[in-house]
Amino acid sequence: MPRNKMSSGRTIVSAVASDRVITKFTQAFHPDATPYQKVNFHPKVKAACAENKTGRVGLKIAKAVLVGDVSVGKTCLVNRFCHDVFDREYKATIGVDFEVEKFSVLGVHITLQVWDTAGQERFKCIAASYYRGAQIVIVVFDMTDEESLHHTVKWMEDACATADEPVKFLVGTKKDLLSPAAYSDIETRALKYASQMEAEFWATSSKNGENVQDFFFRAVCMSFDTSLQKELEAGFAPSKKIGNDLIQVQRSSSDLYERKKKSSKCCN
Ligand SMILES: Nc1nc2c(ncn2[C@@H]2O[C@H](COP(=O)(O)OP(=O)(O)OP(=O)(O)O)[C@@H](O)[C@H]2O)c(=O)[nH]1
Repeated sequence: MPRNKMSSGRTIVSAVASDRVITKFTQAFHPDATPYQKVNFHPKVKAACAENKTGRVGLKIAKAVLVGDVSVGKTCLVNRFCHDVFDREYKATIGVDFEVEKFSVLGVHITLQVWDTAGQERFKCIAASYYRGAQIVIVVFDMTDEESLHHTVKWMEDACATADEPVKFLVGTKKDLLSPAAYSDIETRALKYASQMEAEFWATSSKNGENVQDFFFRAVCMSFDTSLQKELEAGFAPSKKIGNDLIQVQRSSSDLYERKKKSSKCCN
C-alpha cells in the first residue's frame, strides 16, 4: 500500500491519513446524551464493506455544517480537528469557511466537507445558503455562556430546515474553563436542550483537544452508516447532488487553512 509523509507528520495511506482510518464505530459521548441508539455499524453495512459492494458510497461527500452564536468556538473546533491547532485570539468568520477531510471507514473512502459558518447576524443569510443538503448539523454553544445555549434551538431549527435528514449534534465548547461543579450544572441544562431537539450532546475543549476527535469520528460513523444503509435499501440509486458545493471540494484542506490564516478577519 503506498505510504507518504505529509509536512504535518501525518502518514498517508492511499490518500487517507493514518489518523483518519476508522475501523470501529465511535460511541456516543454518553449513552444518556443521545437519541441515536446505534453502537455498531449495521450488519448489512459491515457486510457490504467487507465484500466491497458499497456502490457509489465510496465516492460520496458527507456535508457537515457548524452553526451557533458569535465566538462560541466553531472555528477553533474545526481547526483543532483538521489542523491540531488552537488560536487564543478571536478572529470572526466572514460568511463561511470550509475544510475537507478524507476518511477511510471500514475500508471505504469518503470525504467530509466541514462548513464553518459565521455567528454574526449580518452574515446569517449568506451562511444559511450553505445549510442545504447537510447530512450532519452541528449546533455549537459556549458552556461558559448560558445565553448561547438558549439560542441553540433556533439555530437547529434553521439549519435543519434545508438539511438532508441530518444527524443532529449539540456541542458545548470551552470545557477547559469550567470547574467540575460548573460543568455538571451546564451539562444538566444542555442535556435537556439536546433531548428537546433530538440531538446528541458532546462537551469539548478545542484548547486541550478533549473529545474533539471522538466527536468528529462519531459524526462520520453515524453519517456513513445511515447513508450506506439508505443506499442498500434503495438498491444503490444514483446519489444525490449537494448543490454547487461539489465544485469547491477539489481544493485541499491545507490550502484552505493557509488561505484562512492570511485572510483578514474583522471583529465588528
Ligand atoms: N479556553 C477556550 N477558549 C476557546 C475554546 N474554543 C474557542 N475558544 C476561544 O473563543 C474565541 C472564539 O472562538 P472562535 O472559534 O473564533 O469562535 P466562532 O464561533 O468561530 O466565532 P464566529 O466566527 O464569530 O462565529 C477565541 O478567542 C478562542 O480562542 C476552548 O475550547 N477553550
